[in-house]
Amino acid sequence: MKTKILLIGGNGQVGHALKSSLQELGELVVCTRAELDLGVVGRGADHLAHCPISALVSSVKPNIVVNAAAYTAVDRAETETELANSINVVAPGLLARAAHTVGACMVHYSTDYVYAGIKKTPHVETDETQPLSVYGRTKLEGERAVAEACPRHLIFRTSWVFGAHGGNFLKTMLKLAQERDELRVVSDQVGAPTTAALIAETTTQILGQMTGQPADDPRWGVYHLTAGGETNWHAYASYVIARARDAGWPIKVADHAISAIRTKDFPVAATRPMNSCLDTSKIRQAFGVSLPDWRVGVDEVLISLKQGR
Ligand SMILES: NC(=O)C1=CN([C@@H]2O[C@H](COP(=O)(O)OP(=O)(O)OC[C@H]3O[C@@H](n4cnc5c(N)ncnc54)[C@H](OP(=O)(O)O)[C@@H]3O)[C@@H](O)[C@H]2O)C=CC1
Ligand SMILES: Cc1cn([C@H]2C[C@H](O)[C@@H](COP(=O)(O)OP(=O)(O)O[C@H]3O[C@@H](C)C(=O)[C@@H](O)[C@H]3O)O2)c(=O)[nH]c1=O
Ligand SMILES: [Mg+2]
Repeated sequence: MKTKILLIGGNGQVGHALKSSLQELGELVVCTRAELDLGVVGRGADHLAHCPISALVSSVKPNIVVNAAAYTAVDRAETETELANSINVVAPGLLARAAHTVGACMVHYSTDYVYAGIKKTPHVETDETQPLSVYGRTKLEGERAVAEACPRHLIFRTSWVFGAHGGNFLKTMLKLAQERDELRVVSDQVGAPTTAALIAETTTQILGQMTGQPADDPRWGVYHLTAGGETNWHAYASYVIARARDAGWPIKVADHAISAIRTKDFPVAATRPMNSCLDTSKIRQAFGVSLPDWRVGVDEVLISLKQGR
């Protein structure tokens, strides 16, 4: 039987990358916000008989459901709590239930923001979770909803996602570096910037190993999936800007004018973890995937951005 994959959230950073990589597994059906608004279905969740999510999944009858949709506006989530909850908790739970009903496995993504980030070393999957923000809390509750409804699940906690497609910190820094003489960037939050392409390719590689596996395969579960190495937002921005300047971008800001500041000097609505580093031993050992250094991803994305101009 041919593998059929239903991808939800096909226009996001990770969703866009998945559209190319998931093709190699079989027939791909892509769903975007235009076909299914997860903010709306989330609110009407108790009328399961008329649930558009279960209607979609039972008509497509996929072997794999991949959910790349999410509410990712971290600061706005502090006030748009209900919408974040619909998209990040209720909708993934309904999708997982529908996936399980048709016998599909489910892939879902989560975040470093499920941790408080007070630990001094990289987090492992079994560490205590303690989200500091509404976004982080909804992502953690979404993980639980998926795991409960669909035993054959893979939940990938990733961090600091970027790519040529969509909005992200790298693109914000590139824009500001061309417009301003000075930048101020926090240097006391550490983590690993991870490309959407690495997430999509690793997901595809792992699905190749897991799609037909029964529910009692111990490899279903939660994994950290980030690029190798670690940095902080200031060092990351500085690397991006230096590489872009070398590649001929019209950078205005001088290196010495990119100031390292402390979190408390950059006031925002949502609290971020100080330590966002995720240990990736579990995923590398279980599936033999390799996760190159984050700088490799920056170099690749700068090249594709330059080509696209
Ligand atoms: N971005 C990051 O830095 C990180 C992301 N993650 C997680 O990775 C996953 C992918 O994130 P990423 O690709 O960066 O996210 P994006 O914000 O780039 O994309 C999210 C997608 O969700 C869709 N979406 C949002 N609201 C709705 C809605 N009401 N109905 C239907 N679709 C909706 C968006 O649609 P539209 O295109 O129409 O807006 C968009 O395509 C998410 O689970 C996220 O939590 C984890 C760690 C870091
Ligand atoms: C724009 C800007 C941000 N910052 C800081 C704010 C913040 O601490 C840090 C990153 O800012 P952002 O708002 O881009 O990052 P943020 O939206 O918090 O990114 C997060 O998104 C969600 C979806 C995730 O799951 C996380 O893994 C993470 O990638 O940089 C500066 O210091 N200077 C600046 O000029
Ligand atoms: Mg953001």
